[in-house]
Amino acid sequence: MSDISAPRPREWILEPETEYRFELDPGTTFAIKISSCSRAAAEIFGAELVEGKTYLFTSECKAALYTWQGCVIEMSTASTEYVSEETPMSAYANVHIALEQMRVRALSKARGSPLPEPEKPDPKLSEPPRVLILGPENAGKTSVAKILANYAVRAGQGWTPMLVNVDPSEGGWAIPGALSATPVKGALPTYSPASPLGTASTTAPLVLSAHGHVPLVYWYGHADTKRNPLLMDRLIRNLGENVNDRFDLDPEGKAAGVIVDTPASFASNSSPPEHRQKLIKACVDAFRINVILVVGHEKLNVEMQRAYGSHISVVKIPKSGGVVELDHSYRERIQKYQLHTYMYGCAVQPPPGVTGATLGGEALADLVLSPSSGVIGFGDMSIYRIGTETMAPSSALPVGAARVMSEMQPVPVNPAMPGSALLNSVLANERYDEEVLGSYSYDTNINMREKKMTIFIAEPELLWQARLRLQGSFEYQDL
Ligand SMILES: Nc1ncnc2c1ncn2[C@@H]1O[C@H](COP(=O)(O)OP(=O)(O)OP(=O)(O)O)[C@@H](O)[C@H]1O
Repeated sequence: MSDISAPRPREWILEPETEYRFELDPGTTFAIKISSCSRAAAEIFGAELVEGKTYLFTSECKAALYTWQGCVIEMSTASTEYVSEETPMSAYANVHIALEQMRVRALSKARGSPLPEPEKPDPKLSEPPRVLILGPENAGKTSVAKILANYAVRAGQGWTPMLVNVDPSEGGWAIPGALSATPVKGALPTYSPASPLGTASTTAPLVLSAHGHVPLVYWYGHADTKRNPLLMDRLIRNLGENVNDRFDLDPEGKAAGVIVDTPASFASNSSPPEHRQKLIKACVDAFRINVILVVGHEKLNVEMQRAYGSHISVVKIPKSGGVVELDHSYRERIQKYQLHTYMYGCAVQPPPGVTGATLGGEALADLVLSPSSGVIGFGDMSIYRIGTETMAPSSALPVGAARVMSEMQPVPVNPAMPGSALLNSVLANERYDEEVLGSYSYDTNINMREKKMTIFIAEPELLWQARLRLQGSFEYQDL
């Protein structure tokens, strides 16, 4: 922040153990620089900020900069901002320390080294931490997941905890509708809700991106877990199998453990109890969960204690007063930003006078992408939907009635039929031999006369190569 013709940045002094919370309006960009700090730098959801570097935030980002030791920050103008002295960071740090002890013991055990013996040895304590984070809407679950993953990475032990996102409304490293997992090797930055877990190979080209993750992604296709709980269940279990297979080959990664971020519907009374209990059970089984963290919800904590307390540590942790209540229209805008970012990357104009700033640690020019497009004949690909559009869940059928079509059945979608709802539809593309993993496109034009449609896709090689495409319920039109 050094241009003399630009407005002077403001400077605030943050006392130790306080946090500066900020929210951005649509279309605004915000910059922060740590101008001086004591021993430990400031952090955003556990990711350290380096003194003297300028960080940008965009796309209606809402976040908090926390400091353990105190610091001075320079910043441009945010739409909403305040400093809070009341934060749950000490409680979160204590959780991190307990998980760290489990990691150290698990690694010693895997290497056959002697374990540091506690007074009462508990075999559960030498298991790697496999953590499920549950809580209602706007509890701060994703922020807690990021803090715990970032603290593990920062511990200096070379941990690469597996972070799993089974919240299909959020998008993780891909787009909304996806479930994903990746070993976290570097800090997960917060700069835009369009990339809530930082950059991935899909949001920036790996050759350019310094911190890109390479996630494993499955396509569920809807924002709401109630839409097809059976498919959710299957995908969670598939993701778990893949994670466990990887752990079999990587004992050090296994010792670092798993952190699973879940959607609010797992905790919400608006979901039928049997659905959410089944999906929680799917996570517990798939990721062999041994710690459940319940963020600020007494009733859910008691429910989890009763269901799992005998063999899993269930811990209630406080909700941060800084978590912002995100309404439906904000969530819809974020889903649009995510789809746009997936296709076009993130083009950001820094505030006046701000130079040399980075977005989540990446140079601004490296984050701009350009999708390919092509016209494809209806006969050159097959499009499916899983289950039907209007299907009630099996539990809602009359007693004794059997469903004619399974919620898991692929239903062919004929682009030539009116009502296929393919125009502007987001499609997942086959990647490896009928496996649909983390590649997405959308169609912008359907020519019924010539039986062709125009598809925009991030990975050009899959434009014609992918013979199979899956439709969900997301639509996208250029912003
Ligand atoms: N301490 C804080 N100060 C300011 N903003 C925060 C703080 N903690 C979280 N937020 C913001 O509040 C919003 C909601 O937080 P988060 O996504 O972690 O909650 P969640 O429980 O995962 O949400 P969901 O309802 O989607 O499951 C996010 O924009 C996040 O960046």
